[in-house]
Amino acid sequence: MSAKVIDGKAIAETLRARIAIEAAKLIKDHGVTPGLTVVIVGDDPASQVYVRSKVKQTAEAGLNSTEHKLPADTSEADLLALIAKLNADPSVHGILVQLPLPKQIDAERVIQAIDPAKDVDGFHPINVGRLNAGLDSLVPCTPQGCVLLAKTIHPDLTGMNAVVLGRSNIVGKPVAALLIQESATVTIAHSKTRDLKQVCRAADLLVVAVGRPEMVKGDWIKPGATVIDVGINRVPGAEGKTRLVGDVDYAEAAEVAGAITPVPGGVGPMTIACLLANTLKAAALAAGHEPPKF
Ligand SMILES: NC(=O)C1=CN([C@@H]2O[C@H](COP(=O)(O)OP(=O)(O)OC[C@H]3O[C@@H](n4cnc5c(N)ncnc54)[C@H](OP(=O)(O)O)[C@@H]3O)[C@@H](O)[C@H]2O)C=CC1
Ligand SMILES: Nc1nc(=O)c2c([nH]1)NC[C@@H]1CN(c3ccc(C(=O)N[C@@H](CCC(=O)O)C(=O)O)cc3)C=[N+]21
Repeated sequence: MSAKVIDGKAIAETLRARIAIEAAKLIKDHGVTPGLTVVIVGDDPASQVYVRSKVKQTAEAGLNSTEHKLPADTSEADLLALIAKLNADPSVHGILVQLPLPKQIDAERVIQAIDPAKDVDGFHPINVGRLNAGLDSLVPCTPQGCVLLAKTIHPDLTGMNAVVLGRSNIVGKPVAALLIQESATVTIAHSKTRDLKQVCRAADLLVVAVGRPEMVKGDWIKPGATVIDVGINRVPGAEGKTRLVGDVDYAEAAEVAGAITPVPGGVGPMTIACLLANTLKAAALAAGHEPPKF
């Protein structure tokens, strides 16, 4: 069997086009242009590439975007001062501080300093709590993208056996929270899980976010299952170049799964599209308007 490829790149493009329409409405009807600010500390080349594509896609959707590049040795106090300034700036509706941060900065303290209404990453404890309580919130982008992709195959996830491999605060846990919200039956697996392969094999929907290149093999997957691969791993490729692979062994998995997301071109592009959606939502709410639903 050969799995259906879930084209995250195309699905994200469609989503961005809808966001552009809604952003134009907000600008025309209410005079509000959604504004996203990305803060990046240090000069990690991978982060730079990623931030550049975020800034480009933000502009293409008609949103304002600004970027703050701070040196790698920036103090926590200086970063907190910048965040206080952005919190107070009415033209800034979304603030994203690129992670990971250099060692001298406590990421948790930085996340907690962001106004929850501008926390387009959905990492602030207020938004985490609201998501888990089933209240409206700004939802983390990558998990939102995972669920949107799963729903292109299964519009109704009710009662499905979903397994989330990984329990990080930025991916695994919020994916699980969203899937519970969708009435799936959710198992969260991690590095201490026993019989990991058997746990994964029970999944009708398998979401993998472990950060281990190609860890999930073909025989970990139930035939016909839907596989969402969140992993973004740069590994050595041909001729001294690097290539991007997921946390799932794609060649093997595609033989067994019913549907699968590729890397690149799967969850990654959806993350950025959902970031734009969150910025639009934050801007609409700040202006006292009903945010569009995507
Ligand atoms: N596409 C996108 O937009 C994004 C992609 N990513 C990618 O997703 C992946 C995961 O990211 P993130 O959640 O931040 O990673 P973390 O390293 O924070 O979390 C990894 C999780 O996987 C679990 N894990 C690690 N090794 C194993 C193992 N051998 N067996 C079982 N479980 C294991 C860990 O378990 P334990 O808790 O027990 O240690 C942990 O819960 C990475 O490849 C990252 O690059 C991340 C963010 C966005
Ligand atoms: N505060 C914060 N929020 C984040 O959401 C966040 C972060 N920090 N730090 C880093 C991770 C990683 N991440 C990605 C998003 C998109 C792609 C993406 O678009 N990837 C393309 C390929 C890109 C390439 O070729 O390198 C794809 O998968 O097709 C990748 C990775 C968001 N993250």
